[in-house]
Formats: sequence, structure tokens, C-alpha cells
Amino acid sequence: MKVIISGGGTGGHIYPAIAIANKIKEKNPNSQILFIGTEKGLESDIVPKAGYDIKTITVSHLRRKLSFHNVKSGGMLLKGLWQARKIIKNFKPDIVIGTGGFVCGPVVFMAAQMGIKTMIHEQNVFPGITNKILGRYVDRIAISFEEASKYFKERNKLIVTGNPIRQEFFSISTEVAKEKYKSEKENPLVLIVGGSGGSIGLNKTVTDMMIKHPSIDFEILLVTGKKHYSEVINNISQHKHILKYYKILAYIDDMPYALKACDLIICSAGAITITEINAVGKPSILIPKAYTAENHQEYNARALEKRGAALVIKENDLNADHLYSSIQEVLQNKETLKAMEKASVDASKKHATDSIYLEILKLTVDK
Ligand SMILES: CC(=O)N[C@H]1[C@@H](OP(=O)(O)OP(=O)(O)OC[C@H]2O[C@@H](n3ccc(=O)[nH]c3=O)[C@H](O)[C@@H]2O)O[C@H](CO)[C@@H](O)[C@@H]1O
Repeated sequence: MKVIISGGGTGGHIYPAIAIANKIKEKNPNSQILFIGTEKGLESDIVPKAGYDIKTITVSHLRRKLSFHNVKSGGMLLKGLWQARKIIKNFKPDIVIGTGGFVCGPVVFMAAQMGIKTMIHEQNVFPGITNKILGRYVDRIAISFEEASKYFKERNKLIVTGNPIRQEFFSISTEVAKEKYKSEKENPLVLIVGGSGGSIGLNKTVTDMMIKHPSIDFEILLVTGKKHYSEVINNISQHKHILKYYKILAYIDDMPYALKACDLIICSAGAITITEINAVGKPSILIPKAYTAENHQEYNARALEKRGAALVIKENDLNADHLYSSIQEVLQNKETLKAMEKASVDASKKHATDSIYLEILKLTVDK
């Protein structure tokens, strides 16, 4: 089987693509898989590390108002379509799969025009603009939440699969994970991460908390996002002694281990991170990013809060004292902690990758 997978920009579109690719390889070791992304997107770093080939094309997003940027974007879109066509023609895939982000627009659209089987996967309750448009042209629309179905007119193409995540989230043991990310004093480990790109607001709040509470009875691992790392390090340069309790990293490549090792995770409310949190059954404090399309992160976060698996803090209410007291509230009350862990496990959907693989088989066998 020959498969092209395209999705990019942020980890939330790339890691599901890798999870799908890994499943195809597991079931079908002779399959050939090619990724298409952009050079600027995180995919050009993450995909080769996961062991897959990637080709890049040029894309840009269209803005709602007519502007010079829009004219330029239109030109880039045409270029991207042409580049996508060339790659697809040479590779001759049996199926092309899009997992969201602007890059999969020209790739999946072009594949559909060339008569190749196509499928998209949407991670969120509120679909992204690219997927909403592509829904008209593809053969199958895999969604993660039943609620997303109302945003697609093409009812007969829909299938609810859940979010595909890397197999390691289900398979690695807590002992092995803790060996990698163990806390020096056996204190509880709190992982803080603002999605694949990091969060300026969350980084600032944690930095303020570090300075206000330099010695704590838990340990913090703050993942700043690659773009923001040096700023965070500069901001605490006068307070280096606090690094005894606070570790700071720019990015984590082995997130399954870090998530499995921690006792509590504080993060933005991207759909893939949430799926991963549930897979490892951890309690969380979710801080939805306020500017996301249709405010979809708050919706993700509230769904988990309703189940009792998470506390939610809105970005506007976030400050060092609030964050510190919320961490204490969860960690110091063992019953709360246990109840949140159980609710998190109960929210987990384990079969998304298998369901997507089945759909791929159906589409390619029908060919
Ligand atoms: C700002 C924004 O619009 N973000 C969206 C985006 O990106 P975003 O990348 O922020 O989304 P997610 O939080 O869902 O996923 C992040 C992914 O990156 C991984 N990771 C993160 C940090 C790190 O150091 N190492 C690492 O491996 C996580 O394990 C996860 O697999 O796509 C998601 C899925 O469509 C959406 O729900 C998010 O709302």
C-alpha cells in the first residue's frame, strides 16, 4: 500500500498523522508512506525523527479581507497545488490522508481532483477551516467527536473514530517513564506545557510563580515551546537557585514518557494533548488558549472538567497565586487526585487508530 499523509503547522496535526502512519506500518510492513508538509512547520523536524520521509510544498493561509497578503497567498496556493500534483504523480499513492493544518488543503484537494481516494481526520469539536472546505471533495471524513458532525454537510462520508495518538501512550510502564523523568526528591512531578508551540501567558505565570515560591514540595517541569525558551531563561536569570525545584526545557520529543511519569499535568487544551492525558489517566489543570478558532480549546477543556478529570482556569483568570493554589488543591487532596485519575482513564478512547486503519483498508480495497 502506498500512502501520502499531509498535516502540519502544529503538533496537534502532526502527531495524529504519525500515529496513523505507525499503524499502517505495523499492519502492513511493506507499505510505503510519504509525508507532505511545509519547511517552516514543526513537521519538517518531527516527521524525519519519527522515521518517515517528508517532501515540502509552499502554502499560506487566505485572510478574510482582500489585501496584498491575500493576493500573495493566492499565488502561493497555486504554486502549492502545482507542487502537490507533481509529488502525487511521482509517488502514485493508493490513498491520500489529511490531518489538518493549511498544508493538507492543496495536497488533499489535488489528490481528489486526480481521482485518488482521500480521507481527512478532524481532531476537534469545531473543525478547522481547511477540513471544512476539504469535506466537500474527499471520500471519507473521520471525526473525533460526535458533535463535530453538524459542521459537515456531507453526512454520508462521516465516521466517528476518536483521536489517533502514538501507541507508546498505552504501552510504556510508569516505572520506565519515571526512570527517565524522575523527581530528585521523590516529590510529585508537575508537567507544564502550552501545546506544541508553548504558551507565552502560561510561561510568564509559571515564571512569576517560581519567583514568588522558590521552594516548593513538588517539582515542576516547564516545557516552554522552542520559540520562547531563551526568553524564559532570561527572565529567571537572577533567580537561578530555583532551578532546584523547577526544570525548564524547550521541547520534549518523548512526551509519552514525560506524561506517564508526571503526577499532574498543567497545559493548554489542544485535542491531542487531552487525548494523551486520558490515555495515561492523569489529572490535569487545563488552561484553554483564548484566541483559538471558535474558542474550541475551552470546549475541549470543559468536556473534561464536566467528567471530573480536570480543573479549568481561563487565561484571563490565570496568575501565579491562582496557579499555585490550584496545584496544591489537587496534589494535597489524595482523594481528589484519585477521583480525577479515574475520571481521566474513563474518558479514554483507545481504538481510534484501528478505526482509521479500517477505513483506509475499506477505501483502498474498494478501489
Ligand atoms: C493553538 C492551537 O490552535 N492549537 C491547536 C493545535 O495544536 P497544538 O499542537 O497546540 O495541539 P495539541 O495540544 O492537541 O497537541 C500537541 C502535540 O504536541 C506534542 N508535544 C507538545 C509539546 C512538546 O514539547 N512535545 C510534544 O511532543 C503533544 O504530546 C501533542 O501530541 O491542534 C490541535 C488539534 O487539532 C488543536 O486542538 C489545538 O487547539
